[in-house]
Amino acid sequence: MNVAIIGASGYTGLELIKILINHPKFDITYIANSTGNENVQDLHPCLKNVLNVDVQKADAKEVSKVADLAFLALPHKTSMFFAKELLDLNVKVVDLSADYRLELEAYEKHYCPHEDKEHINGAVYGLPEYYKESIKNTNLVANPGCYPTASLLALLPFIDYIESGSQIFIDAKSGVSGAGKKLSEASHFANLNENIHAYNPFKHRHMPEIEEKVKLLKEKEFQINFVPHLIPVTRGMLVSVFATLKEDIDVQKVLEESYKNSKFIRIRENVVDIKSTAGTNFCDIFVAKNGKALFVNSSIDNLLRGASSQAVVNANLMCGFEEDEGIPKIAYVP
Ligand SMILES: NC(=O)C1=CN([C@@H]2O[C@H](COP(=O)(O)OP(=O)(O)OC[C@H]3O[C@@H](n4cnc5c(N)ncnc54)[C@H](OP(=O)(O)O)[C@@H]3O)[C@@H](O)[C@H]2O)C=CC1
Ligand SMILES: CC(=O)N[C@@H](CCC(=O)OP(=O)(O)O)C(=O)O
Repeated sequence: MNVAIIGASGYTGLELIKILINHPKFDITYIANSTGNENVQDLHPCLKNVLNVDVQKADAKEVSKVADLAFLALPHKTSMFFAKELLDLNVKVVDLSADYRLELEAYEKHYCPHEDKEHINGAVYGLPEYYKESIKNTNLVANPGCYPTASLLALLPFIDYIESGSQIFIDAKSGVSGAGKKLSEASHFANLNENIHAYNPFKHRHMPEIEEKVKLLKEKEFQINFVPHLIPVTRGMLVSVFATLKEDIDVQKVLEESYKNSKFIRIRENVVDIKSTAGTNFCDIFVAKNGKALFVNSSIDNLLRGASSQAVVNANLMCGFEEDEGIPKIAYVP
């Protein structure tokens, strides 16, 4: 199956290249950014003696000549312009941006006017543990954000057991690669090193994404109180969910039952950490309770489970392959 990577010069674009170079069923036939006219080794020197291909200036018609599926590792708002063209040219799309994740009204409230209203209703949310059959039967997957991935995988098994109308709190911590390759005050070493801080408390655009998926999947509405933090590491994401149970239940059994067939969920006996998932598509989850107080702890690699490896799992399913074909499983430990 021939695939294209548009946005190859970014962090998730490089992660896609690393996975797809070794994938048994996918061949990279097109790599692009916004300018082209250079070799991929100029964009990513780590690929010298590994991959020697020219980077194109992204063009949907050219993609349709050489690829069956395209990964869009582009900023929001940019993605939907390419997705619209590619879908009309019968190219399957896995979009890593937020452009197709939300229902139209929510998207336009939190982002901008949508430029591809024709396709947004046909998009499938790319969280395989909950949408696997729909992913297999669509041409457009909206890959979840990293925070929503780690938060929803921790929270969803317990939604039916949480007190109606009670508050749910999510404390999330992300490495700085979550912000992408662009330089910013927040990602400046002197500000980031030996430091940690919250940002956009109760205002982050991932809060509606988490709330919407809880409502769509569980037909229940909860106010999600989401507070992200930036931590002084390159990659990694740790999420802590706090909620109130209706009654004292066997939380370990609920978690094990929810994910008994999930290849990329590891239920841990102790609290989770970010090094054990870095470099892999795994989501590690730990749960504890104190009477009716619930604590669920999850860890992912924001660039992999939070983006690129989850995107390739979705592409595997869209193309009829085993979900774990060519997917990284060995952590960068120590
Ligand atoms: N970083 C993370 O942990 C996660 C990121 N995401 C999402 O994935 C997407 C990519 O993220 P990330 O890799 O971090 O972002 P980066 O900012 O690192 O990379 C974005 C890429 O998009 C390319 N690009 C921008 N505009 C165009 C254009 N018009 N035509 C072609 N290429 C273009 C840029 O290439 P150039 O400038 O060279 O032209 C750059 O390579 C974003 O939507 C992000 O929100 C989702 C989950 C996790
Ligand atoms: C550390 C950091 O800045 N993280 C990004 C999340 C990036 C991401 O995964 O979300 P999208 O795909 O929705 O952009 C942020 O908080 O906006």
